[in-house]
Amino acid sequence: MELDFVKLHGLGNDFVFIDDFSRDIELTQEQVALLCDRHFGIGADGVIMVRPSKRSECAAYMHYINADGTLAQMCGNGVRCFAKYLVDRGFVLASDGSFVADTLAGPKPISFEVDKHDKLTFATVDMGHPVLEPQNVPVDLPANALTDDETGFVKDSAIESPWGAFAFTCVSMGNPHAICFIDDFSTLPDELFVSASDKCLATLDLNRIGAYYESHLVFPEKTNVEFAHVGNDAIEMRVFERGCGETLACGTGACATNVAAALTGRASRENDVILRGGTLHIKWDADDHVMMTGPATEAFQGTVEL
Ligand SMILES: N[C@H](CCC[C@H](N)C(=O)O)C(=O)O
Repeated sequence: MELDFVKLHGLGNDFVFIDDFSRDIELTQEQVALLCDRHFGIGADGVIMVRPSKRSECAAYMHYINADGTLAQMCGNGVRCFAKYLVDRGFVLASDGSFVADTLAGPKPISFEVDKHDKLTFATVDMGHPVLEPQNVPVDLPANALTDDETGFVKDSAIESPWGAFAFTCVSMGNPHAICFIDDFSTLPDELFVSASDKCLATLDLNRIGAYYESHLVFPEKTNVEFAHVGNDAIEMRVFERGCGETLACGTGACATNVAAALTGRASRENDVILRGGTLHIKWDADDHVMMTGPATEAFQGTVEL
């Protein structure tokens, strides 16, 4: 099967886009893994199929598949790239300035800016409400493990690992996220850093600890894992994504981390979130909507034989 594709990224979190408006393509997990393979394929964190939406208010439906072939409910960087894909090709009029994207996590209103050539540069996505009830994240922790008795949310709750217990706050943005804030890096064991003499977020051995918690038994649907540090005027984070491994950025992860920082009293409800690939601006507004603003970039187009 010959497939035309377009490669786009949001702060280096990159995706293979396939126009599936009229072909009803079903890719196998192996085909998705091959497309995402950075040596034998195109190379990406995931595949996004652009399909018609059954909802009249939505311009199109974004079907997001992780690099390992597993389906995910939502993709924040991906939906900004989805907006760019539609606006730059005229499926959505640049003059409209906004539209609604359909996703497995429901409709997501998007407003966007274009350059003088009517190409999308930035988008603001209404990512909807964060979900905090443990059973809906989902995360299975016994009540006595929860540090916040009133709400019963998983807030700075200890989850064991071979390197000690790390305190996680669990938030769903349609997909599960487990966020660990490291307030003092010196308290962590040397073996968790690629350089014990320089213990910081950048030297944390995320591939080891992230993989452990991604598949931890307390997460029945696995989870995206974030490690973050709240500085004077921004939140720094890295992410080990469910079904992908470490990515340079994660939109839903940045939203979940912003919510977790506010929930645990480490930050206000509006922050710049600094990721390895760049910065997203996140606001958890008074109506309990999380608004995410960031860029979307088209890298190249091509044709692939599957
Ligand atoms: N990179 C995506 C998140 C993908 C989440 C996926 N890995 C999952 O299984 O939930 C983002 O920008 O939100």
